[in-house]
Amino acid sequence: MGDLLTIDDLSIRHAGRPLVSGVSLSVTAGERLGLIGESGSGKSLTALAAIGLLPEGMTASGSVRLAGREVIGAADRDVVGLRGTAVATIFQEPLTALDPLMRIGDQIAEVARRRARRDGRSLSRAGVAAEVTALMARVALPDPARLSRAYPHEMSGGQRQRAAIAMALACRPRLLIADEPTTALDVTTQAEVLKLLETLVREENMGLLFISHDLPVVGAAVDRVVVLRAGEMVEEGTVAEVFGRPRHPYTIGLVEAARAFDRAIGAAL
Ligand SMILES: Nc1ncnc2c1ncn2[C@@H]1O[C@H](COP(=O)(O)OP(=O)(O)OP(=O)(O)O)[C@@H](O)[C@H]1O
Repeated sequence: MGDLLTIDDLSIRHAGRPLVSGVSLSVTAGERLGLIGESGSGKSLTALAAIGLLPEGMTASGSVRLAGREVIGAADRDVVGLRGTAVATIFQEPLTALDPLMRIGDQIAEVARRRARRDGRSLSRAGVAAEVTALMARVALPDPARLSRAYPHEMSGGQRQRAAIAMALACRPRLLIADEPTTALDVTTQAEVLKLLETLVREENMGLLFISHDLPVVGAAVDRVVVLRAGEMVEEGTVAEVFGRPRHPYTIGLVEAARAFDRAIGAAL
């Protein structure tokens, strides 16, 4: 009841090759779910299937329900309306979401205007400006009046990711899908962006599907995790269960590798 996203027995194939097999998960309001696994394990494809944006030539079977609507087999025009309303996405590299030739404030304003139109709300020029300032403040971008006039290349990596998050929030989504959102950031900025996501999800009662190969990052960002290996689910549970008492040999290996890394860092400091 009330799932924002329900994936049931999802399989994805390309040129006869299975890439994802039998994945099932769900995200409800206020819930933060992590999807973890090594590179190539099918995390991003699962997320793309969730928003009906699989690459050309791939076929999906099973069921993906986004805001209660079936995505697999749906006409593109039916899914387009869900993207940017029911769900918004942020990616590892914020530059992919940002137009290099447009001031950041104008980009956030465009999303806010589009969302208002879809809701049938009329937004005056002053109303749009106020919403942009509020969104920039919400993601803790400093000096919104000045920074809203900046182009993406004039901002730091952390500021760009905050701007991309502000654009996602301008959609007023019920579900946020974040695919490796902190991987390109330095460790301090990474921690700040994770904290920001945690606060936003809690305060807006959004659902979060958080994708990462980095266990400590996932542990800090979510409540429950699903572990993928070679396109298959090998384990799921709360962070405490899966990281504290991993059962599958693959997860045991992942957790042990993360611990060994921590020990090496500790020894070096
Ligand atoms: N456009 C594509 N055409 C063919 N195969 C693809 C395509 N995109 C991904 N794959 C294959 O699908 C599998 C899953 O890829 P996916 O991008 O979901 O992995 P991932 O877990 O997100 O990895 P990473 O952490 O490196 O992003 C991989 O074997 C990959 O080679």
